[in-house]
Amino acid sequence: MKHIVILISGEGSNMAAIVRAAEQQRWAERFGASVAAVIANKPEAGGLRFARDRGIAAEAVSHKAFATREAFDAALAAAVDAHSPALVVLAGFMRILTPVFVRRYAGRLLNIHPSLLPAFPGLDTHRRAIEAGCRVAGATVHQVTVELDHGPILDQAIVPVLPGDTAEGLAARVLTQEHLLYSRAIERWLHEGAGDTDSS
Ligand SMILES: Nc1nc2c(c(=O)[nH]1)N[C@@H](CN(C=O)c1ccc(C(=O)N[C@@H](CCC(=O)O)C(=O)O)cc1)CN2
Ligand SMILES: NCC(=O)N[C@@H]1O[C@H](COP(=O)([O-])[O-])[C@@H](O)[C@H]1O
Repeated sequence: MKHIVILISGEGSNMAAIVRAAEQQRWAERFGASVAAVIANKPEAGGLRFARDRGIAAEAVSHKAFATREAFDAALAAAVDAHSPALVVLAGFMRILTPVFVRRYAGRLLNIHPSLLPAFPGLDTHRRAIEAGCRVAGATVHQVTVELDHGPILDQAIVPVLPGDTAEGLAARVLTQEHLLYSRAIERWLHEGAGDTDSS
């Protein structure tokens, strides 16, 4: 079975959409893949309860418990590796990862970013897009590289910016599309065989 490990920091709505897609689209039967674990850098992350309620391994590795970013990433990698991942999925994960971590999972580490990269890397993307006068916004699924929000793009979703849009309103509209985009991108990644390293 190809194990998918999902990293979150908060509510994990993208994680939940992926878990539902894996069930509804029969990823286990079609691709030999399943969501093996959900790991959060915040113990209070609401997504942990969602995962536990679905019988998915769920744990927190708090970044605040470590003196350095490198020490946190080493502990995070140990928690991830306990599930022998074929794919590591960042879903609302809000920590910049060190080169050692990124290189460990190179080619099997994905992220969803709430803008149309390369526009607006980093944080606060919707406010920036509105302030820039953008007519469209959206989300990007990309491979994670050492350089932040810069890796090869797998897929994107375009969302109109409406007159009078607030950052919160635009974020909600984009998030709805993220849920469809991420599951579609992961399914294509699995179908194209990039997850062929059997991790059973
Ligand atoms: N090395 C990489 N790490 C991460 C990437 C990446 O492409 N390369 N993607 C991000 C996800 N992300 C945007 O999509 C992102 C997440 C977090 C931050 C950030 O500035 N984090 C701060 C803390 C912010 C907070 O806790 O609220 C930090 O880490 O100091 C920017 C972009 C995931 N990691
Ligand atoms: N830079 C990373 C980033 O901003 N990720 C964003 O966090 C939001 C909450 O996700 P969630 O509901 O899946 O937790 C999502 O919009 C996601 O794109």
